[in-house]
Amino acid sequence: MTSKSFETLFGELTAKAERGEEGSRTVELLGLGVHAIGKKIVEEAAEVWMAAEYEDGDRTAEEISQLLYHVQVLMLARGLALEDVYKHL
Ligand SMILES: N=c1c2ncn([C@@H]3O[C@H](COP(=O)(O)OP(=O)(O)OP(=O)(O)O)[C@@H](O)[C@H]3O)c2ncn1[C@@H]1O[C@H](COP(=O)(O)O)[C@@H](O)[C@H]1O
Repeated sequence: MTSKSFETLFGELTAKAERGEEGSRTVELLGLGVHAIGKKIVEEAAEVWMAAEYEDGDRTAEEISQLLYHVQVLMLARGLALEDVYKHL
């Protein structure tokens, strides 16, 4: 099982976006734009909520990972860096 940190994943997605990697879901989503990515975030957020209420911890963690992924894609779509977010934490 692979294990990536938030920072490692963001670096990976940034590189894929920059080279427009063929077959990349990230590149596909970026092509669809902020509106489509935003809808995925709302969908994934609802799945996190439902998993937390009705499923086990591992399923909840899996849904959270998908939410974090889509948030990172939205950051890329808006040209935001990790520091832009971290400064608000
Ligand atoms: N963590 C993720 C990740 N989480 C979720 N997803 C995508 O989100 C989908 C899950 O959402 P859904 O279950 O809603 O899937 P779906 O219903 O088929 O989605 P729709 O096409 O209908 O919108 C998965 O099928 C993936 O396509 C992810 N895609 C990529 N990553 C990470 O991003 C990296 C780069 O991925 P690529 O850009 O595809 O190379 C990967 O190595 C992973 O580490």
